[in-house]
Amino acid sequence: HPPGSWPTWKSLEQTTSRATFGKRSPPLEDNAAIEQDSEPLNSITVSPPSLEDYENTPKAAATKIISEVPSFSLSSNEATPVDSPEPTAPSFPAANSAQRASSSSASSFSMPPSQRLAIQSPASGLMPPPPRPIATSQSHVSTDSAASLRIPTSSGPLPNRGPPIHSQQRASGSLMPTNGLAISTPNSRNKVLLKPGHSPMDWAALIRSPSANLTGMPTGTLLRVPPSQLRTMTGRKGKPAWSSYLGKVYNISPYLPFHPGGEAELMKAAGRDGGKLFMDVHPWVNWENMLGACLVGILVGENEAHECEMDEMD
Ligand code: HEM
Repeated sequence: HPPGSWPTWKSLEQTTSRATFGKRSPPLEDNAAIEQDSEPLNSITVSPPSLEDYENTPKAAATKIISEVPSFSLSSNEATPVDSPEPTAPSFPAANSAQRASSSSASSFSMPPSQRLAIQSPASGLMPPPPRPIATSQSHVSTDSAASLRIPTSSGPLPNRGPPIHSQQRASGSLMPTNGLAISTPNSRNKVLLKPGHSPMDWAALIRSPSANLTGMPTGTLLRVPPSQLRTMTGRKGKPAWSSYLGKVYNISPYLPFHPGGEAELMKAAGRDGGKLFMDVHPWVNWENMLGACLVGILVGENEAHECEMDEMD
């Protein structure tokens, strides 16, 4: 084609044919190169390679056998490559650490060639990620940092988790698992099942009620109670049950069906001083708060026994 003119369709077709048969074709702009090709473009014949061609094709052959892959012996104590001249003593950084991989002296010390290649790849320029921790049953609690976050479950109850260890609530079963063990285990503190409407909450509501008369006496009346009188208030033979505590006398009759330890236990304190029994069982219980509304008087000597108005003593 003359310079500056478009190639004809036929020349383009020929050029494409030449490219199809494996020879690099000159760029289309290089029209001179195409025209200077002495071989007639239309006469190219292509025949499939014969068997002889295949046999004459030179075969690739290994010219050098690389035998640098380290070998290990499981039967001996040697953990280093057999042909490694380096000593086996441990060194820092560790053989598979990222520090060693990033250093130029990583060379060949006890690291398999495949691993060496992967770590030293210059493509990323990044350090390889640290090895994943091996998940074992104890690995999550074996480190000091993990131990600082661990919930102490073996050395006692958790703080602020429910009532005290000896509390009636803890022994009531409502917070205990309802498995056979919890049910069959006897309550070591002899807690009883209270009747409906006689829970501690019901008692708390009752003592706050202004209309409730829990002393069994006219409102505002306090008595001087001699020991002889206290002894007669046993809760039997139509008499109320009184008990003294720290010099004060209480009518414990209304509390009997509310007592978590049962009426029988509470009745042991009837007609006498209940301080020692009380403190032996549950010193954490606040008697005065719970039975304040049941106060009937003060315990006095036998010679001082007479009924009087006690308003001025409050
Ligand atoms: C008269 C005043 C008393 C009051 C206000 C009182 C109050 C209580 C309270 C609130 C509980 C539940 C304790 C808890 O949940 O931790 C309880 C339980 C109990 N009480 Fe009393 N009590 C009194 C006297 C007595 C006496 C004199 C005895 C024994 C002779 C006794 C024996 C028990 C027993 C065995 C339990 C069950 C175990 C327990 O839950 O701690 N109580 N009492």
